Amino acid sequence: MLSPETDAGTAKPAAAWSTSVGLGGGVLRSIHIGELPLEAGGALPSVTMAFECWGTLNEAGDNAVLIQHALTGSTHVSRGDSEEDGWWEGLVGPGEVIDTDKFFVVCANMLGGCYGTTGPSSVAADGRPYGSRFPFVTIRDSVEAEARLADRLGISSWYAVIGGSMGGARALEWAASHPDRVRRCAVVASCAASTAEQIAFAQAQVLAIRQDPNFAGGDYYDGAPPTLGLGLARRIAHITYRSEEEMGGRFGRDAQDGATISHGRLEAPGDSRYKVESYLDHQAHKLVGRFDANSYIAITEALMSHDVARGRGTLEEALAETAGVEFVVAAVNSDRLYFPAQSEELAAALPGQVPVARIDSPIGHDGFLTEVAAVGGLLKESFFRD
Ligand SMILES: CC(=O)SCCNC(=O)CCNC(=O)[C@H](O)C(C)(C)COP(=O)(O)OP(=O)(O)OC[C@H]1O[C@@H](n2cnc3c(N)ncnc32)[C@H](O)[C@@H]1OP(=O)(O)O
Ligand SMILES: N[C@@H](CCO)C(=O)O
Repeated sequence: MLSPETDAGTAKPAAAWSTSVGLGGGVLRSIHIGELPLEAGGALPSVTMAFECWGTLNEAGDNAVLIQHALTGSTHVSRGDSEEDGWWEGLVGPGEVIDTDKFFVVCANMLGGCYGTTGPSSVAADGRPYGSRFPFVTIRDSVEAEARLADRLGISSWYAVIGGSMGGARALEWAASHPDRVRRCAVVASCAASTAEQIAFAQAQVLAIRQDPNFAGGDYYDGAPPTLGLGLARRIAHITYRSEEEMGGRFGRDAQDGATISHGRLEAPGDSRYKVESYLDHQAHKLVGRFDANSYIAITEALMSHDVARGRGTLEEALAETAGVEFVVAAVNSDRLYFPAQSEELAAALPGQVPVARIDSPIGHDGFLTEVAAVGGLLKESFFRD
């Protein structure tokens, strides 16, 4: 355990943290936030929040920026002193758009995740992983856990909370739940509430995992994990993350690995595949190697439940308290999972009716991750003007 005073690079957390090496080689910090009551009832008895941070928190505790990761993202937004690029590399750092000479930047792992924050693979009080005993958690629960983390770090209010996709849902929920603690909020490629179609795509993914024979009701940690189900879930998801145009242009009907297309069908020796099949197999393989299936379910179900207006009246009523928050709402023009119309709906319901910025990308939903320069340009024009 390092005392905050001896841990260079940040300042004045009210609680000590422990450190370990995170994904990508970054310094992953962990703080216990105690018991967390849950929106759906019950509580998680002992929650640890894991995060990476860059820059230094000022004395007033008001120069902090929270960046929220997407579904399978990690805390590794930026390379910093580590060995691997972050998922928004170039946005955060000395002299970058979010200048760490001025701002203290935090990215926390979502509640239920598998990158350090308490989730289904964490060890429960009896010394065994939670597995099937991990409770249903919501986006709102994660935000409450993040608010506790902010308290422990001495962050009175965020200069900005920024996120894409599920990260955008968490950013929006922060503004609605704690409007007095969020001065600026960027919601990118996201929405006010998950739609029927988003829930439907998610259900197919969750069922793919649950029906894997290795799933064992979620208690698979002492056996083989449900890799086939998780891989299938990633394939379904990844198709929704990319556009038809991108897949067509990139792969067409081409065959992978020397197979031939004859009379319009694949005629191949052995296990040859269409190129797009090979690509999806690769995406599945990559995720299976870095993600826990129970966490995938927990976070997916949290996102299915996302509805910023739940229990708060109409969408306009739910957002009324955010009048003092400066918003950026942005959509990827080719997004067929979080349609730009959903960003329009959200923006129209915000007090002050914010215009929707467009990220021009042929890629589809994942454009919020691949078009880093466009996201950076938007943030520079809005929240981070010199
Ligand atoms: C280990 C970690 O970094 S985890 C934490 C970071 N992850 C996150 O934050 C999650 C969000 N990130 C993502 O979802 C992705 O990284 C994205 C959207 C940003 C980019 O997606 P990518 O998969 O890198 O890009 P893309 O769609 O171009 O795929 C490239 C990969 O497909 C492979 N590929 C391309 N065509 C084919 C094919 N025909 N057959 C097989 N593989 C193929 C490439 O070799 C490349 O493999 P690699 O990633 O192992 O080098
Ligand atoms: N590719 C991203 C998209 C989710 O919005 C992820 O895996 O987190």
